[in-house]
Amino acid sequence: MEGPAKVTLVEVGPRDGLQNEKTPIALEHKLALIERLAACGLKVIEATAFVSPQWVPQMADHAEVMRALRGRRHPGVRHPVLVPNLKGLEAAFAAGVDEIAVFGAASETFSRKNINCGIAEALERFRPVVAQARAAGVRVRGYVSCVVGCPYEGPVAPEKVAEVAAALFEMGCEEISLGDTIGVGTPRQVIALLEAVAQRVPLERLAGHFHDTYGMAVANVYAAWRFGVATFDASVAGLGGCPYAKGASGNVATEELVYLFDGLGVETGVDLKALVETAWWVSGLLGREPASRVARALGGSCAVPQP
Ligand SMILES: CC(C)(COP(=O)([O-])OP(=O)([O-])OC[C@H]1O[C@@H](n2cnc3c(N)ncnc32)[C@H](O)[C@@H]1OP(=O)([O-])[O-])[C@@H](O)C(=O)NCCC(=O)NCCSC(=O)C[C@@](C)(O)CC(=O)[O-]
Repeated sequence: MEGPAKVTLVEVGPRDGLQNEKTPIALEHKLALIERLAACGLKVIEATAFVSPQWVPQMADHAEVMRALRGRRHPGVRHPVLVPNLKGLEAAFAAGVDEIAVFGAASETFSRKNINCGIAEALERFRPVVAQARAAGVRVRGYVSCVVGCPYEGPVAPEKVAEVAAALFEMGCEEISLGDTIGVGTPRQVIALLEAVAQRVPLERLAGHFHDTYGMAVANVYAAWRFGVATFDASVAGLGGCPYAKGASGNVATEELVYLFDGLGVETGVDLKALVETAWWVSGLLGREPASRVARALGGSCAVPQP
């Protein structure tokens, strides 16, 4: 086999997917989505973000989401949540989270637009967050955004990404997710990126997080998988986008990755049919068809409501 025989899919739909939606999603629907995703076989489902409700109102119910999930956890399923600072960590602890993710960027301007501070200051903010989480036995993931390009600064050098990824890894993040936030990357750039980052962070600790703005996300996942990456973030129905990255489209759809890996004979543990049903179900809630071609090709029994 050209790449790892088994991959982990990190479902980010309930967070990355819903954070940018104009229609507010009811708490019960968020919980139903998470339950459905767990029933599909996904073992890591990012649930929400402990960020400021002034900045991202769609995640304002973070504590309610986590409290409700505590009572109905699927065995073996982890629910990371985004945490930008100590205030967020305190709230996340109070809600009983089992995993957090800090989120930095390789672009100075994007960092300021997204979390209101530059890269160096962000890393200093994350340091006590990571230390306190680890001391409490909470696993920490680290994101690096804009790993290929930035909506404000243009191309981003792989070495800059490697520097930020290494800083997060050295402070205690167990996994580093490399985010092509605006989906501009192509396989050649992804390989150059991985070559640079893998010199500073072990390959088995890296994850790929690709948005599909230019339709390159599946190709980028395939390239990264062949390079040896075994963890990929994805969003059911291709939901998603960062509110602070104008023009960026959704994440690569989880069902597209399951279709890809099923075809390659690579184990994901995810039931494609159930996932496609979920893609149609959540898209129905949002009043549209799934963005993913796999979901549209396979169809779903949950019809999109007519206007
Ligand atoms: C980081 C801050 C909070 C700084 O925002 P700030 O305004 O600089 O914060 P501050 O410390 O000056 O505090 C201002 C107010 O916010 C409150 N506050 C402060 N912290 C929190 C908190 N944690 N939770 C709730 N409230 C908070 C704080 O209490 C205060 O409230 P006030 O006294 O005015 O009433 C803000 O910029 C923020 O919340 N940003 C989040 C932006 C975001 O969530 N972006 C999307 C996620 S990143 C992404 O999507 C990319 C990714 C990960 O998917 C990968 C990829 O694709 O690249």
